[in-house]
Amino acid sequence: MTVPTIQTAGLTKGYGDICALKPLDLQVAEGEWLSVMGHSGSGKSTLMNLVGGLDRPSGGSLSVGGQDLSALSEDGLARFRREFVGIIFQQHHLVPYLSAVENVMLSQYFHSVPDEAEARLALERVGLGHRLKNRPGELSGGEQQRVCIARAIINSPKLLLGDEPTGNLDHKSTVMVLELLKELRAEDRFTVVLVTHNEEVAAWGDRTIYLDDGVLVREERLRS
Ligand SMILES: Nc1ncnc2c1ncn2[C@@H]1O[C@H](COP(=O)(O)OP(=O)(O)OP(=O)(O)O)[C@@H](O)[C@H]1O
Repeated sequence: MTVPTIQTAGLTKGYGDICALKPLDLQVAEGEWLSVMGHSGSGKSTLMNLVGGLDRPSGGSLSVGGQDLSALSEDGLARFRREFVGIIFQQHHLVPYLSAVENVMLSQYFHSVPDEAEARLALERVGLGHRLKNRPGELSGGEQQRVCIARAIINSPKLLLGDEPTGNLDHKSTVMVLELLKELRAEDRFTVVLVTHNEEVAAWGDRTIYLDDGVLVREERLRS
């Protein structure tokens, strides 16, 4: 049996009086695609932020890629995010006055050294080789999200996180983005954790977990 990429035991997160995540035991296998569903405020983003090293647990244990995240210093956590994690959000957060290739190079700057050839290659992989010099405002919503995917995979992450990555897209662009993620995962073998409100989007995963008021209340395996 392979070692799980994500392993939590009694993981909790509180914000003041609010208990956003109640003791959670979860294992996500290497290369698995986990969908996370639940009502607004159920703790989905909280869980994603914890496994991505964007926030720290209040209690319990959390190991990602064999690293105990609660034991890492701020620098260690920043390194973990840089080297291990790629993130795609609902809002694309692209810099409006930079071209697609410059936006990807900007993210390279934050984790290593900008390399235009590498940035071009990442954009070619997401089918945007012909839109390298266009600015976000000149791209469709689906194309902007593909730039974000190029940006997220540029450091060859082992874990790809998506917080409603298709939330702003129409059905056709949603399918294109999910198809692309599926292809990239088949090639690069990263683990996916994708937060969504949409059952159809969740169904692209291997397993769905349902959160309710910070508690994992149900889980459904769709494929092994
Ligand atoms: N930084 C924060 N400070 C205080 N409370 C927070 C913070 N982040 C989240 N919460 C609270 O924690 C709970 C869980 O929030 P979370 O964002 O994880 O829910 P969610 O399931 O992702 O919701 P949505 O689908 O609306 O994005 C909510 O009650 C929220 O108000």
